[in-house]
Amino acid sequence: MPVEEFVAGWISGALGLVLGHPFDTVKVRLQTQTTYRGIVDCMVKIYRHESLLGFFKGMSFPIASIAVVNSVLFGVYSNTLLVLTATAHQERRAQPPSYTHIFLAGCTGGFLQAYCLAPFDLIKVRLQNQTEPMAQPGSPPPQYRGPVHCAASIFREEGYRGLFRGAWALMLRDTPTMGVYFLTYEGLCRQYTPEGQNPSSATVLVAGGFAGIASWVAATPLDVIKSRMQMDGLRRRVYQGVLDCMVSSVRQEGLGVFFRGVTINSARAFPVNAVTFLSYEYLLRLWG
Ligand SMILES: CN(C)C(=N)NCCC[C@H](N)C(=O)O
Repeated sequence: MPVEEFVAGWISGALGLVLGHPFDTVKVRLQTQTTYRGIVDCMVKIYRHESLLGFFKGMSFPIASIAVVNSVLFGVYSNTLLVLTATAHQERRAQPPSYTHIFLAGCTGGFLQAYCLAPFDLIKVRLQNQTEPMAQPGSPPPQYRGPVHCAASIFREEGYRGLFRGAWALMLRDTPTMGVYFLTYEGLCRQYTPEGQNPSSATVLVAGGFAGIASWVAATPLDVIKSRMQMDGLRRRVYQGVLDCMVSSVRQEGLGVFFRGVTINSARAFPVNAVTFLSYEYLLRLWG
């Protein structure tokens, strides 16, 4: 099994993650708390109460976990294509796989990465939702002192299954939308690249950016539900399951609830995924 795709996926994911984390914190707050009037209000409040560091809450764990998560996504995607089409990464420009195969490989990568991502994403969301300023002498400590403390507390209070809270919604979010992700990327690259050649850096940046936006627009409704399920159970359980969370969210906040955070998600998605795909392609060509 070729391993370069796993390593390239890890490095490119880490670069994208650092760039996108501040946007991600604003998105999670907007989706799960009702105290903010919009993106700007949320940013100003985070900056005032928690300083610049507030935007980077919960980032250390995803950085560590991206090694697993992104390498699984890109590695499984590429190796599924290898199984489906019998072509390795280097041969795919000359013998392009069909869009159906690309979509199926993307869905497979998304499904498996969701399983690895679930506990890490839960911890990230719980930490991002702590609004206390970081480590101020004399002020009461936040509920979770850091990622390890957060994981240990969830495990102690909610058991092993507690670490997978929201995992169903995450899988439903990621399986089809990762298909959309790779489909958009490949489609745009082919559109703007002469047959048989490698796409230029500009094409990769634009195709990667739009792949990120397309997949996140499609993913936002289930992203909202996923974040709510992950925050559920902190004090008492509110939702019976994914469907119940959807129904009660719509009842209380209308259909617009499914698009909470879509603007910030898209603004984050473009640079993050442009950089992710550019570094991924670059590394594979370097090693190829
Ligand atoms: C849930 N969806 C739609 C996605 N994860 N889409 C792919 C983007 C992956 C990238 N690491 C990012 O965080 O934007």
